[in-house]
Amino acid sequence: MPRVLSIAGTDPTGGAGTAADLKSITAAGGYGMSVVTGLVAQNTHGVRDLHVPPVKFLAAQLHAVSSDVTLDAVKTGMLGTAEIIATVAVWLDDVRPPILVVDPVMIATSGDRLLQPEAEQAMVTFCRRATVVTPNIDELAVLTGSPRAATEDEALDQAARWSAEMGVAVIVKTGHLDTLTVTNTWLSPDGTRIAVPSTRVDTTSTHGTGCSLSSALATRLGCGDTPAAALAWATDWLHESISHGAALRVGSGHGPVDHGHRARRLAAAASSAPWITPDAVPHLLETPADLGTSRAGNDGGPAPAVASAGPWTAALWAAGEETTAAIADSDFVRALVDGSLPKHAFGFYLTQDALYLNGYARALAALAARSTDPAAQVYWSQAATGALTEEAELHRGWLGRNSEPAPTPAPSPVTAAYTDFLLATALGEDRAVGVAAVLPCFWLYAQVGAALPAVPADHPYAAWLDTYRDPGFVTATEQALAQLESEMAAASPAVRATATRAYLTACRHELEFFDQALRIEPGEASAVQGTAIGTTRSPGSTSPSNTAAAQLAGSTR
Ligand SMILES: Nc1ncnc2c1ncn2[C@@H]1O[C@H](COP(=O)(O)OP(=O)(O)O)[C@@H](O)[C@H]1O
Ligand SMILES: Cc1ncc(COP(=O)(O)O)c(N)n1
Repeated sequence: MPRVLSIAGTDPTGGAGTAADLKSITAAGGYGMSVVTGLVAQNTHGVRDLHVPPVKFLAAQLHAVSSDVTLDAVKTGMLGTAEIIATVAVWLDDVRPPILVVDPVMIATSGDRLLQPEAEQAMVTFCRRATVVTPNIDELAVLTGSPRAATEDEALDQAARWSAEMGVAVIVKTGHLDTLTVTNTWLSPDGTRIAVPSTRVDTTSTHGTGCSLSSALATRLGCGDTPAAALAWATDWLHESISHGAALRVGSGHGPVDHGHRARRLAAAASSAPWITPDAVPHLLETPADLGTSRAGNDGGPAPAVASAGPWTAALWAAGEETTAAIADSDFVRALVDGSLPKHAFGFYLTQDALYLNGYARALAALAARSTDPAAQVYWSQAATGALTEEAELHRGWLGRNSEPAPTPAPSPVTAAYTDFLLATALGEDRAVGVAAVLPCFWLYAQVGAALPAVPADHPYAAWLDTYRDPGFVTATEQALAQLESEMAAASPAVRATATRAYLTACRHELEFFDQALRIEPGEASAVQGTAIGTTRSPGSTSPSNTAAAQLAGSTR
């Protein structure tokens, strides 16, 4: 765990400065420490007063830390005066931490000065010590002695010249430009560039974003991440933090970001609480009404996009509607739709989808083997074939864009749990239970597809979103629903109860399957898939759909 020191000013509302730094270092996986340069009476509206203790006291703080603690990374924020800059510089030249991220804080979001104008030149010289400098667009202009860049290209030109001249890496951040995409580009003095784009969040909760980015970056670099991995991690985490900042309801000006959102999301995902409580489904189901869901899905919850096939499937929909709503509302679906889903997460999702389809095909084939009704035999066999065709299509069209032979990808715990559950249920339980288990993949997927808005052609996932819109998939889902309706009607009350549990369990597996892509780190994702993933299909691939049943449509209509 890297030991990371922030040298910065304070913000009593906790959004910027030392408070933001410590929260960010913790979030990024480091042990955070804090040396205070100045006390700032500020809130989400702006700075009211500033108190700078004598630099002798600053030096005392710095030495108290470095005489006791080995530092793996240091980040500097508000330095305020030329005297402070000189004091920190002397200390740095003595201690020489392996990583130094300099956020050359000059003017707050509110427009208040946090660096005396006469200290600007001292800040420029100070930057020579940095591993990387993280100016915003206005600070870049001051550092490089140029007019404020109006475009990303202008900012990149300014930074490239400055980086080569100074011999330090610099990150160009386009947060302050009027662009739809906010890109963080790491420029090295040798001219190499690493660009990490993210979608712009429409929010006023951007207080302390610069502090947070630089602290997270210092921490990830201190962990040993490459610049590319560290920047990807920090940008991605900050995007989530900014997206959920407004919900904190802190202050009425430029509010802070939610530094802890990712950690809370991951902690919730790691809960081992059972998905289905013992009293959720009665042991015997004589009638659909015994499920206690007589409202049949039209009582506030989302109505099914593909209508239920009768009273049993209507009652099941109502029983599972909380999970169905959670999928529609999931961060994964939202990020896929607004285009902010990181590429590594999308690639991971596709790889797992291909693995899933293979397991799903085997479960469908098991249902075919266990069916005696000729129409059901044909239906499940074709569904199995459809899933295998889709798996092949994923490999050929989406996953096969790299000419390097890819190592066999490994199923994630979530994918393995889902496919193992489907196979065990389809093979080992009554047939009705197996049919109930495979239904959510049809029904909930169709539900997501029906709710998708139209996206512009230049949307990063436009081609993939199109795969959800296949009308044939609706037909296949209707047939799966008809199968389950008749299986439930014919089953015993005890088997119906087991089938209901299987349906609810599979609904929950669907939610986990979608959400798992947001639980993978960029480095972990590439280790799993070992191949470059396209966001568009390769030429030569024709099928527009990704799921088992979509292929089925053509053959069953
Ligand atoms: N509206 C936004 N949407 C998405 N990301 C943002 C937004 N505003 C800031 N960021 C992220 O925060 C980082 C720092 O923001 P920026 O405004 O450039 O810095 P500063 O706080 O130093 O002025 C950006 O590089 C970007 O990653
Ligand atoms: C102590 C301190 N350091 C840095 C900032 C800049 O943060 P922002 O530009 O997001 O207001 C700030 N407001 N206060």
